[in-house]
Amino acid sequence: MIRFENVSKVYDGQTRPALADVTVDVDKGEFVFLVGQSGSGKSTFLKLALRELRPSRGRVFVAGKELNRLSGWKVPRLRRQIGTVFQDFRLLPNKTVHENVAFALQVIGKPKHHITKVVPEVLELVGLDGKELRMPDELSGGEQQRVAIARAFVNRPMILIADEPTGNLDPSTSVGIMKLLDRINRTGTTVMMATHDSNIVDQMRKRVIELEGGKLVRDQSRGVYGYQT
Ligand SMILES: Nc1ncnc2c1ncn2[C@@H]1O[C@H](COP(=O)(O)OP(=O)(O)OP(=O)(O)O)[C@@H](O)[C@H]1O
Repeated sequence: MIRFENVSKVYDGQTRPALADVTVDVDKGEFVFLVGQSGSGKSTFLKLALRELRPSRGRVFVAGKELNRLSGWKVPRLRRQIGTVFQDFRLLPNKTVHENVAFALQVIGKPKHHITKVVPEVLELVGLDGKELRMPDELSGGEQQRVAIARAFVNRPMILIADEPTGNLDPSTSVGIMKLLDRINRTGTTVMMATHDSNIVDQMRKRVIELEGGKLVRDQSRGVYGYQT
């Protein structure tokens, strides 16, 4: 589903690569944690998978397509297959919960009757039924992240990319968010999540890929956050 072949990324004006000769293969339906210290290359990795960046060397494949050879007009179609969730939620502050999720479908031209049907379904899935008409600032951080997850998932993407989704949440709220991501993963969606949250990684026992200075230094199934001695 996501395949990196000897991928390196050197940002303009830099000499040290942010990602150095990374090869990794993530299958459909996997749940993968991407760990590593700040600056190790996690966000660079995720941006390459979204084709927000191009590799300096190597090839990136997502859903069978080599991203460097994908024509520009096909990029929106690719991104529709990938839901994204971030640490800072990124909700539209002047829209209600329902409108935030509905908007994701409006911009890709889904008909109104479809939107009216699926938005309540996904809000129920994430545990927000009854809060459809709230504004984002009337929600807790955990609830705002649930809206962001609903918005990312409403189009049933093949892949969900989450960059530090629990970074702004307290531990018990984070557990709820992880249960939700696990549930989404069990519908067949491939989940790739960058995180610094060692408790969560240790509890979930999923595949762990670790980066250090841009290099892939560990790829462990049912792994933990740090090296086991
Ligand atoms: N636009 C950019 N221009 C130049 N260098 C960059 C740019 N973005 C990131 N870098 C550098 O690339 C390296 C990897 O950064 P990246 O953001 O991928 O790390 P990260 O693991 O996601 O860090 P964090 O956990 O803090 O989010 C760092 O050395 C960073 O300074």
